[in-house]
Amino acid sequence: MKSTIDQTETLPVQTMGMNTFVMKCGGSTLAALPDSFFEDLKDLQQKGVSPVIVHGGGPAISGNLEKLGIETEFVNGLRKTTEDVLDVVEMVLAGTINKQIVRRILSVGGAAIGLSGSDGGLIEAKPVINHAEVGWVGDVTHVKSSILSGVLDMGYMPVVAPIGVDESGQRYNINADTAAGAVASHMGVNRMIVVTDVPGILKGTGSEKRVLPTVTVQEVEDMIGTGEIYGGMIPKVRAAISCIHGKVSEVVIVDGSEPNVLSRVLGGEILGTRIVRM
Ligand SMILES: Nc1ncnc2c1ncn2[C@@H]1O[C@H](COP(=O)(O)OP(=O)(O)O)[C@@H](O)[C@H]1O
Ligand SMILES: CC(=O)N[C@@H](CCC(=O)OP(=O)(O)O)C(=O)O
Repeated sequence: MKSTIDQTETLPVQTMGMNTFVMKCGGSTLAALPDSFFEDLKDLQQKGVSPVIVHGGGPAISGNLEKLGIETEFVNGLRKTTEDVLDVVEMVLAGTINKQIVRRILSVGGAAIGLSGSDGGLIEAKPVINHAEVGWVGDVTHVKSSILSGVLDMGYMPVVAPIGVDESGQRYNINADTAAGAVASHMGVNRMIVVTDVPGILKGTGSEKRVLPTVTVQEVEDMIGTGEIYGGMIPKVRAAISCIHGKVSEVVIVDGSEPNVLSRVLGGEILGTRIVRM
């Protein structure tokens, strides 16, 4: 039987204008983002730049699970997701956090529409290979980028919660970095900006610690191998690596508390870490 999910999507990958970029915003930094961050987004929108936002919310999910007495555990950076956990993940990501971001954009005069990745079958997913171990965690198989370009055409920035769905209607918990990388690849944007709680990829120890301004895919792989990149940075760089093999030419990892960080990166300032092909 033909999938109902891909009936409306004929183009596998779109190529967006240079003015469209994907921004992934991590749960590590969301609560601390100042109004000026959202004003920067609004200013970009009013200048004709089109941000597509994909957000996380890991700490808020963990906090809610704890309140409910549901145990949570991560396997290689992915949350073990039972049906009970999935209920909380969807409620927090597609409900609380998604709507908070939309309201913060609206409150500074921007225009945003919140979407769960399951709305309209936007993010199509399948179980990850170690499904037996981690439960309902998804890998992205397709993104209906026409939904996102439709929202942009209406003059709104899409704000996407990383929930996936398959043709049977099963929901999936998708790591937000993975979801953002897949959105960037399928939309064919030039650039993805990953906003987090560190100033970029750090190398060295103690007072020798410094931000790497540019790293190649090979250098990132080496740093994972040596353990210099670990924990929550691993899905970020893995998502970066997989999307810069397509149309995306660079992924920039920056600190959300840096003033006007988005417009400065888009303006060409050397800020954070740029992951480039070679
Ligand atoms: N080489 C590295 N440079 C910077 N941060 C790193 C590095 N390796 C691991 N990290 C960790 O990655 C974290 C960011 O990932 P995470 O906490 O998942 O953020 P987010 O919620 O924004 O996705 C940092 O706070 C830091 O602890
Ligand atoms: C499968 C998986 O681990 N999903 C993540 C989704 C949220 C996320 O990725 O949020 P951050 O960007 O804040 O880390 C989770 O359940 O925490």
